[in-house]
Amino acid sequence: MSVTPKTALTIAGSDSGGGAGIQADLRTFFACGVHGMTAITAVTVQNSVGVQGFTEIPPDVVSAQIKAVAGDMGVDAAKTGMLATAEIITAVAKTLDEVHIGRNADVPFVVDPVAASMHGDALLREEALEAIRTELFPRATLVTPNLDEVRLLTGVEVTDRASQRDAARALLALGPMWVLVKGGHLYDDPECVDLLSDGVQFIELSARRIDTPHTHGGGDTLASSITAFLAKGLGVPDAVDEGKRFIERCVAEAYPLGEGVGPVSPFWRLA
Ligand SMILES: Nc1ncnc2c1ncn2[C@@H]1O[C@H](COP(=O)(O)OP(=O)(O)OP(=O)(O)O)[C@@H](O)[C@H]1O
Ligand SMILES: Cc1ncc(CO)c(N)n1
Repeated sequence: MSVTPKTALTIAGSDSGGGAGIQADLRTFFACGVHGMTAITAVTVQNSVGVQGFTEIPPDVVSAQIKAVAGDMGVDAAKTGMLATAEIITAVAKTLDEVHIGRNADVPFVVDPVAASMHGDALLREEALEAIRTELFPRATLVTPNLDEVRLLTGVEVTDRASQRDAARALLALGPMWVLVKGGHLYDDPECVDLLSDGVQFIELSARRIDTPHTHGGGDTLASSITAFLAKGLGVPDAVDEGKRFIERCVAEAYPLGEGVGPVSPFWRLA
């Protein structure tokens, strides 16, 4: 007899190059064995070299996508990626309350506060940072900023493990239940250490730093794998631990594609 898998919803932008955004989330959900659903917020024109531009989807269309799947199919866990504008963030926050997704509704909600592509191209309008802080963070089960996003959101400059802790505390003050301060950008560290905290526990998740330039979609793949493991019923520390082991293999198997930065790969999980 067929078995219906758990479901995960990503609210994010499309990457025409297939390495990040919605495309990375869907293939990660598939590789992790959950049924993926999408609310598309923006369509980027993007390849391995950079983001050439993007068009936002009207906020009411973003909301309608969330309501359509939540009302009919049910959502076991959700995540956000690129949200582009403050108007979209406000619409997402309001709609998640209506469909009972988020920390107060027992449906885990992961916020990956995407501000720019790894090439440094903006994916979020500057004025939208405040909406991420005030409207999304208080609803989040877990937030997963990289070090640039930590600086933009809190002003904390992370240079080592001690300042990673300061950043975790500053992010927790904005209201999420858990924070994962990703250490992928501490390039001098031979280990990639991500710090997970709920303010009581401080858990360092460590992996060897793989020598590769091809890490496109790494942040999205980590956050969507954690979302998939949450959808399957794991608690936050276990889901993040599984996600960290998942992304380490995906970076190890990343492949060159195009002239620039190639994508991380979840194909190993399907072999
Ligand atoms: N070279 C590497 N080897 C192993 N793990 C890595 C490497 N680079 C990044 N990671 C891990 O990949 C995950 C994504 O981290 P990172 O800090 O690069 O996020 P990001 O900047 O949001 O990603 P993106 O590249 O998608 O913008 C983290 O778990 C990080 O530790
Ligand atoms: C659409 C999209 N979302 C997220 C990222 C960040 O990796 C990206 N480059 N593109």
